[in-house]
Amino acid sequence: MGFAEKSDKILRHLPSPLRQLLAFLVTIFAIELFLMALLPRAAGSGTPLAVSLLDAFLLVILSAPIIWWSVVRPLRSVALTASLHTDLLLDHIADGIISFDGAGRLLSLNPAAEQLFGSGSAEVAGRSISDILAIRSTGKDNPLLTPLVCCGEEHSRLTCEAEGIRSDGSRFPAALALSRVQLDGKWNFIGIVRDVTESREAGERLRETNEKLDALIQASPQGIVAVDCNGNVTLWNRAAEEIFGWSADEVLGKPYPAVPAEREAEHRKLRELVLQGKRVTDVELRRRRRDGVPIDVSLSAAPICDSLGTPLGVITIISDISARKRSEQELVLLKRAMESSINGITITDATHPDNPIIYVNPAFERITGYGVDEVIGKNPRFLRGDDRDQAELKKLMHAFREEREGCFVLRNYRKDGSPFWNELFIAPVRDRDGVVTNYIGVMNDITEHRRYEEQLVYQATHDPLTGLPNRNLLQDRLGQALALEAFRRRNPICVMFLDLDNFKKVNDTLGHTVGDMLLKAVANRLKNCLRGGDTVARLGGDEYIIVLPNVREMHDVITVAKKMINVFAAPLLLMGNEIYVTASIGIALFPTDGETVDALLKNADAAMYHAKEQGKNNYQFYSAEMNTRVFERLSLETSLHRAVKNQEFMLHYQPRVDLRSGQICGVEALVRWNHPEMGLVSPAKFIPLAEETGLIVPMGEWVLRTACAQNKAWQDAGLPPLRMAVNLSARQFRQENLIEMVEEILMETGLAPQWLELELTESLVMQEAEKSAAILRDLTDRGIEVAIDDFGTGYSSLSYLKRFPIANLKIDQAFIRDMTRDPDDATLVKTIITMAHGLGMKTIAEGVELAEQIDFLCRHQCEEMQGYYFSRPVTAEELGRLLAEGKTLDLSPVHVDPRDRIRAV
Ligand SMILES: Nc1nc2c(ncn2[C@@H]2O[C@@H]3COP(=O)(O)O[C@H]4[C@@H](O)[C@H](n5cnc6c(=O)[nH]c(N)nc65)O[C@@H]4COP(=O)(O)O[C@H]3[C@H]2O)c(=O)[nH]1
Repeated sequence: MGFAEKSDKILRHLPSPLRQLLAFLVTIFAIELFLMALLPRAAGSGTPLAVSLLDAFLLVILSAPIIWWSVVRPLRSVALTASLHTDLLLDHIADGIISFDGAGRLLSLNPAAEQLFGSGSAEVAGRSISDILAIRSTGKDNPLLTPLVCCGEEHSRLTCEAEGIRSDGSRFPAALALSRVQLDGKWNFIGIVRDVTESREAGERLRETNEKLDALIQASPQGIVAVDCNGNVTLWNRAAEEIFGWSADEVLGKPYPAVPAEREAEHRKLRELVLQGKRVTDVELRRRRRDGVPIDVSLSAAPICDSLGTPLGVITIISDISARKRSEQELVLLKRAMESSINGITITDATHPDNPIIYVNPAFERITGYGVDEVIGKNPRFLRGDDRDQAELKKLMHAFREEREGCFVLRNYRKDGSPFWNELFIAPVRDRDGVVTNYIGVMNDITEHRRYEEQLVYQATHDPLTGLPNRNLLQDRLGQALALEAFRRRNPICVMFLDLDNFKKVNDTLGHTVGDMLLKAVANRLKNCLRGGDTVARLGGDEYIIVLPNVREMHDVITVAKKMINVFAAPLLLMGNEIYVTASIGIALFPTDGETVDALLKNADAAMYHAKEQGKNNYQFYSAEMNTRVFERLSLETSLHRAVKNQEFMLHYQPRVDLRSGQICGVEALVRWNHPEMGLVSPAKFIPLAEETGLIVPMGEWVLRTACAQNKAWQDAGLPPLRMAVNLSARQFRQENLIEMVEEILMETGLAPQWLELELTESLVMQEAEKSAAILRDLTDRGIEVAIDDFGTGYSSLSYLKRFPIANLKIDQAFIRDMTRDPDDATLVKTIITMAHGLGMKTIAEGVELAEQIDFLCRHQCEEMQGYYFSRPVTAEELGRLLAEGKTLDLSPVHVDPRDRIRAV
């Protein structure tokens, strides 16, 4: 045991207070000795130096254990404890710790290092550091190891990347921290080695993640911008470059450039809010581009914080919504436009089968009277009510079917039921695929417009004074009449030019007011005497034009002209004045007097002047021939009136012969007019005039009475009884009291009804067929026979013919005349005979003049004939003679097949 250990042992057993007292005393003693040894020499005292040295020696001997115990030992204890702790630490530390000397020889490895390298500390002690570590240079001349190994002063601590080499030769990436320490005057090295395989992989993953993130950020269609707490840009992706126009290089590290000056404060405030943790989502802000153009952006922002939550900056995602904003603004504008439009607008949903309304504007409500709520969901067809029969509706439907736009004028109805004219424009709206999704309808209430238009048209086409059509409308109507009637059917059209004879005098003497009143009164009178299709127009002044389209007979024209003249017969009472006016009328007829509007007006005007020349107050035709005819007709009419009064008529009788026996079986009464100057006038000339004037009624009654009386007279004279055929004209047939009149005459004359036959033309009975059938039934019910005259010239409905109680068909002489030459006529006659027989009727051939005609008729079993071949119409006396003589038709030359003759008999 050394001195130190022994001293330690002794002192360890002393009580602690004593040890402390002893240490105190030794210390005091040492101080004293020191002072004694040094002070005398310094002060020059007499204490010998030897004594002092002895004292000092004793002191050292005595104080040594004390100093050991109280100073060195505690210090040594601290060092040992530290060493112990270091060992423990090294044993348990997770990092590998290696030590090697200045020559690179390994000294020790802690357990973690042993595990890392797969070698025990003892195994590797003394081996080269390079056996377990390949240190990568961090500089150009391996600046790591060289200075450390050479113990230079440049580096005392270094960190570097290294590669660990395990005992099995495998390697792992390592991080190495080297420290240089001096032990026992020698430089040693302590290295902390960490296997960085995991952290390196984590780093790699992090790097990959960062790369992806960066790619994502750059590829984002939205601008991604980050700023630090001071507002300097730290991230600026490509979309941000496109949105704002600045490149990343221009803005990184600089303040965010896109904030307009007037919005800086707002921007700062927003950034602060975000830094305080507030999240900002889809805030719409105004920013500016690099070229100064303002843009609208939608922005979402969030703070960027470190792991401790300390804010480092703000990241924002930015979308350029300028286009959307513009669209929104456009939509607002469009909506505003639709709402302020004076036209009603509807939008319907074409994807729905019923195409219901999804929008109407206020104008729609105003025009129709329906509120939005009443129409949404309904198809707009409710506006047309039950009024479906509109040509434009069909066109609208067509447009819908073809999915195209179109404009239509429809009759629609408001909520209160009042109609309005709707000028409707529809347009389909298509989606990207071209499918119609909606229809837009723009309605325009053109009721007023139409009224105004009509008013305008009326004013442009009518005489403001009289309200009659003016020259424009006249020309239009006459032009239409010419085009439609004249060129299509070639029916005559009459144009009358009427001029007042004494209007100027009235105007000059009674003034313009009375003159105007006169013109109006004349207009009214003229209108009242015309039919619906006729036109009366005023050309100006006292000139009026009358147009009669579709004139059937000349008599109509004369009737109207006469009516016009008569219109002025009664005086006009105007402002207390009784005014007499007369008119002169000129008449032009299409096509004889002209084929154009101008020609007809011009010629009617000329005719009117002619009427003036003829002494006014009369009418004149443009053509001289027409005037002559009219004159003749007029005089004939006058004579006819007189003839009826003076009994100037007489009857001739034409016998009818039975073709089977050749005997006279009947007669037809044919009227003759024995005119005092003209002699015998043909019925073909005066019957139509008598019909037009109505004189046919008294004349026809005379004929019937005379014929019946004559027949009865023959019978009474003992002549063989005959059937008397009497012609009935249309007017007679339609006369109300026809049946009574016939009955009365039969009674009066005493003739049995079966000896009377009434002849009616085919066209006459076919008009108003039902009524005709009833009259015919009334007649036949009374035993009177009915024959159809001139059969084949008119249009017969066979079904009616079958139902009419007709006894005889008289085949028109036009067919008889040509039947032996014209095969068509022959066929017709044969057919008529066959048909009549089929219907249970007899046939009578009219106008038979030739033996061969008799031959033909007999061969085809026609029952009776009438014609010059046997006898012309003759007087009553002559016919009486024929009957008395028993004149018969010689049928001997007739070449009838004996079989037919047998059949006929
Ligand atoms: N060429 C030719 N003609 C022949 C022949 N046989 C007879 N006629 C004529 O043919 C006409 C036959 O009379 P209608 O068809 O009834 O046609 C009659 C009839 O429609 C009408 N008519 C005659 N008398 C009267 C009457 O008293 N009352 C009415 N309402 N009409 C009458 O006047 C028409 C003409 O009478 P009419 O001049 O007497 O002419 C008669 C007669 O003279 C012939 O072989 N050859």
